[in-house]
Amino acid sequence: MQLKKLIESLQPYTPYVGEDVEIKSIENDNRKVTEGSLFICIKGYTVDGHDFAQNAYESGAVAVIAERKLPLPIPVIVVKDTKRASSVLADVFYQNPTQKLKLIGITGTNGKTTTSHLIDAILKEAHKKTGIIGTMYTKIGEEIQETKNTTPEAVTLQKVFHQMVEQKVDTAVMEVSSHALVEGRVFGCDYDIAVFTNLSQDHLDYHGTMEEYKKAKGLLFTRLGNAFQGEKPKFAILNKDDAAANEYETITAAHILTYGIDKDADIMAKNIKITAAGTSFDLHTPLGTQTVQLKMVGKFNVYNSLASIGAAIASNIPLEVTIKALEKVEGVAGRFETVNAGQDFSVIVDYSHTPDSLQNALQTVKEFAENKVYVIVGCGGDRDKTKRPLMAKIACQEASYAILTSDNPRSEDPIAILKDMEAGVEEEQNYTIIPDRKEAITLTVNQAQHGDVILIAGKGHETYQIIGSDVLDFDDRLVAKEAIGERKNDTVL
Ligand SMILES: CC(=O)N[C@H]1[C@@H](OP(=O)(O)OP(=O)(O)OC[C@H]2O[C@@H](n3ccc(=O)[nH]c3=O)[C@H](O)[C@@H]2O)O[C@H](CO)[C@@H](O)[C@@H]1O[C@H](C)C(=O)N[C@@H](C)C(=O)N[C@H](CCC(=O)O)C(=O)O
Ligand SMILES: Nc1ncnc2c1ncn2[C@@H]1O[C@H](COP(=O)(O)OP(=O)(O)OP(=O)(O)O)[C@@H](O)[C@H]1O
Repeated sequence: MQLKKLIESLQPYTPYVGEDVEIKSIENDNRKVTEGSLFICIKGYTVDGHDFAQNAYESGAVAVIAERKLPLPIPVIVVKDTKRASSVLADVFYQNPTQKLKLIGITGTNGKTTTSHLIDAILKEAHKKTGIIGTMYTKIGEEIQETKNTTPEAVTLQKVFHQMVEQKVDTAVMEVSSHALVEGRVFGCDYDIAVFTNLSQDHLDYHGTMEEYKKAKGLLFTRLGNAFQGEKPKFAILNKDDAAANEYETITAAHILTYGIDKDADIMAKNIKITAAGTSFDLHTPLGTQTVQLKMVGKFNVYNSLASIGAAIASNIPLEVTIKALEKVEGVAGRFETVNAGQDFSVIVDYSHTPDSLQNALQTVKEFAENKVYVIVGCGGDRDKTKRPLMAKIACQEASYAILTSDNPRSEDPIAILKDMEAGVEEEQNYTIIPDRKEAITLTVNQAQHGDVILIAGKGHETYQIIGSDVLDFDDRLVAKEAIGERKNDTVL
């Protein structure tokens, strides 16, 4: 594609009078630049991409997009915000891939990964080729690519959509983080369906206040545009039981489908029954009423199922196909995943790392625990500090015994993080601090008795622990299995 054509896509457009060159690729990382690349300089949190422009030129870049003039012998186009410009440029460079497939975006504090996998399962049951972009990975058909972010930055994102179009993906399902919405990573995306799961405290280190966090998530619904755009109807699927949905209802011009358990909604679950083996409920939808028997456990998974049913209805998928798919889903890795090594107590690994999700997970466990409930929980370093005391408070209030431990301390001192957590605990409560996560899991497993449940919260599917700048192998599920295998049941916590 020619540079001039690309630049014309930027608004407000200042006529480009420089040399026109052919752009063969578009990159924001100089290490990926090859002959004919357009290099976009992005000011990051750790380094400034402008510092790599000279190297990008030496590696073959034929033009640069920057926020200031740079002394290079190739065209340097100066824009106000290179991050936003990169979204538009990448969308245009890859020939608007999201207009060529159906795109479902899911936002909310909890449930994005689970809901996206449920929607994916439904679409597959309806014989559609799908793509997924989210916290666990990017998946095109059955091919997996690793990801660093829940929502990748724009250049990677549009490249992935382009690959999906080339591989004839019918529908892409993606998690849309509030960070991505604020930073404009998804500026070039044409959504057909936007799903809202819920809003509770998280990421205040980034957004500052809950009001700003709520506004950030709302951007997905304003991005939906009008109810009809060309041939495509646009839908917003909103959780009516969450107050934020009322605001999103007023800012979107799309068709609205609501779901819920408590408040009246288009799609509702009633008569919910939860056991250790699954969850059943009566489903009421505009397409009919039916009993659903999930293998997944917990009221929160009823919400995730309702959200996915909303997306399926908006995608014109017959209800029986949707229910058949949902009833088959065993679960999503690291989300309420059971570790079974023949023991007579339960061990559940769950990705609950927000106060709300921890509370939900513990309340679910309590529905079927026959004896004590232990929770092993920590809080990440270099992330929202305000949730630390809350996490410990909920752990101690809801569980019979809480073990506070490390969870990706990153650059922070694990003991300091645990002290922040401990501030939320009342003195007489039942808890102990074991900074080493492996030791915390092993000692709790040794302590457990028949009918107890151990909830290992926070890391879910993750297979690492970030300590300082080291990324060390660590998988709660494997550590728990090993501990069960070598169990000495004489420990007193
Ligand atoms: C705070 C934040 O959002 N950071 C993101 C950001 O990193 P950064 O600002 O540190 O980038 P940087 O390393 O300074 O680099 C700046 C620029 O220089 C370029 N560069 C850099 C080095 C080099 O040698 N050459 C070079 O060209 C980089 O490609 C980049 O364009 O850009 C990186 C590349 O896109 C992201 O991976 C990184 O996300 C980090 C991992 C992160 O933790 N982000 C969190 C806050 C986040 O976005 N989370 C949300 C939600 C998660 C949830 O829901 O729980 C998400 O969507 O993931
Ligand atoms: N609808 C829900 N409401 C509240 N809690 C939920 C819901 N769905 C899942 N959870 C809890 O949140 C945890 C994370 O779930 P999931 O990975 O689906 O959410 P997410 O929004 O993708 O999280 P993240 O943004 O951190 O990747 C689960 O392990 C479970 O404890």
